[in-house]
Amino acid sequence: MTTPLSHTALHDLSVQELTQALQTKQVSAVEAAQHFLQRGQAHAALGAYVDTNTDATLAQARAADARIAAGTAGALEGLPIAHKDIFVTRDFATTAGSRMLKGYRSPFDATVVDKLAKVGAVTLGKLNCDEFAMGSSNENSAIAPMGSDSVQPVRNPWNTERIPGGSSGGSAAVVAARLAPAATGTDTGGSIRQPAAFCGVTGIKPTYGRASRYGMVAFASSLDQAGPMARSAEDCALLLSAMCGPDPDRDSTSLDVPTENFALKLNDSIEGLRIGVPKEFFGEGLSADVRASVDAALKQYEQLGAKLVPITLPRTELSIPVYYIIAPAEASSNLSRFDGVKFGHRAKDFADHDSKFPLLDQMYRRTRAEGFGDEVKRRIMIGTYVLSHGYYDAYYLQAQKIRRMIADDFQNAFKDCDVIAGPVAPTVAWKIGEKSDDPVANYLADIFTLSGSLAGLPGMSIPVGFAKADADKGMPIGMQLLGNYCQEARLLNAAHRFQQATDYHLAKPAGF
Ligand SMILES: NC(=O)C[C@H](N)C(=O)O
Repeated sequence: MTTPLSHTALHDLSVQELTQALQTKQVSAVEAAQHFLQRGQAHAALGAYVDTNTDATLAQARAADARIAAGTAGALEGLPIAHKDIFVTRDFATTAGSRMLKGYRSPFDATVVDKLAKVGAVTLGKLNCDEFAMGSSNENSAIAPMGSDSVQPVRNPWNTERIPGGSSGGSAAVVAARLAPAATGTDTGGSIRQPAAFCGVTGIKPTYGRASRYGMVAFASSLDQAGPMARSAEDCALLLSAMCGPDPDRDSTSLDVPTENFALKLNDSIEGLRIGVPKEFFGEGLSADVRASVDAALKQYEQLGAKLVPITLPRTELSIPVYYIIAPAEASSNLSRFDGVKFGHRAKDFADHDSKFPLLDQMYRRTRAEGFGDEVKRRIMIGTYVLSHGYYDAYYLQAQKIRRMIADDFQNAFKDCDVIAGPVAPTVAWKIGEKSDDPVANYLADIFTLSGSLAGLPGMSIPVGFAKADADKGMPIGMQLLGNYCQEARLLNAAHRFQQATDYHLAKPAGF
């Protein structure tokens, strides 16, 4: 097959361009897959991939080429993508970043993986993440990345001394470093939006229930949502269209809303779009660089014809305690399945004849002590505590009530605006190790993403600039766009119009 595209250009193509090149046979799916697999290997030091399977990838690519040749190509036929290691996959190990699941093979593919495969996407491999998606820095993974014998953090392509964000850190890193044109992520309290912001890529968490959770290793089931991460809103729209849709038989919380072609409205005018700017998102603790870039982006929106409307989301601060009660409560329940009997790791030497516990209990205790990392144990303990008799009313029930009030605050705000805009995170990506001994510092960094998650709203992160201060120079900055339920098309439209007028999303980290 002749390949007019040079291979150096291949990884710079957008999803849209690469899909076009594949369909018009300028490049084959096998060539594209090989190219990205080689790049993954060449940049293994980023620590983003935790599993690859060249035979499986190339078999999928050959099947894609056959469908292109037969004229039966799907919408993303031959497009190489990578999946966060929280989605179960038949052809690749699934660990969710945990020792508990090390070496685990699922007998089936997650619905999201399956849906993307059905439109022709080819899986390059699995991407590192915080253990069970609990974290904001990707420092909580217990799995050694490909090409390394030891556990090490995923590195941010813009500065490899820095974290990529989390928990979908591997996903953001591969997209930024052009090791994959796009990747899947999941977002429970910001895990798509925050790493997207920290790595200068675009990500969208759809409305809770739009994408099926079937086959996503469960963390907090009332919050977990899947979404795409890519370089632009246009590319995210192409992926999201394939990922969403009702799945009533397998995910009872999936919304009965038909899937949409999210690319259709990308170019609509945003003249008159009312953008709500919550005053609580611009208070103390917001770095000057983030504030300046978000302010400049808002000005850009005004130039594009949008109107800025001051709004208030008065319970923003409460979203941290509320989330860090509800999410651990659900986690403590979800993670009870990891008992050494049904799934994953089982401790070898657990019998202690001096122990007061029965042998089966000893096995559970040892297995879970060995299998889970510190952050996961911390959350299981908090979750068990807040659900326990005597504390349930004081913590869990109160948190549920405030969660409803947070959702109501958004509905009040949406009376005056169409989308809400603000920072994704108070700062840019921090240095590896800087906050690793301080869980609360990590939790505080989620301040702007948690409320949208608790309300179940769709949210995006788009690149809007780079830090100028010496300490953080050159690190990407993201702006968050939040929409009302099922308004993903509107968010993507607003993001796309911004990206047509700016080039932050096109910037590429040096060395990639
Ligand atoms: N999973 C997420 O959405 C990330 C959030 N920082 C958490 O640790 O829960």
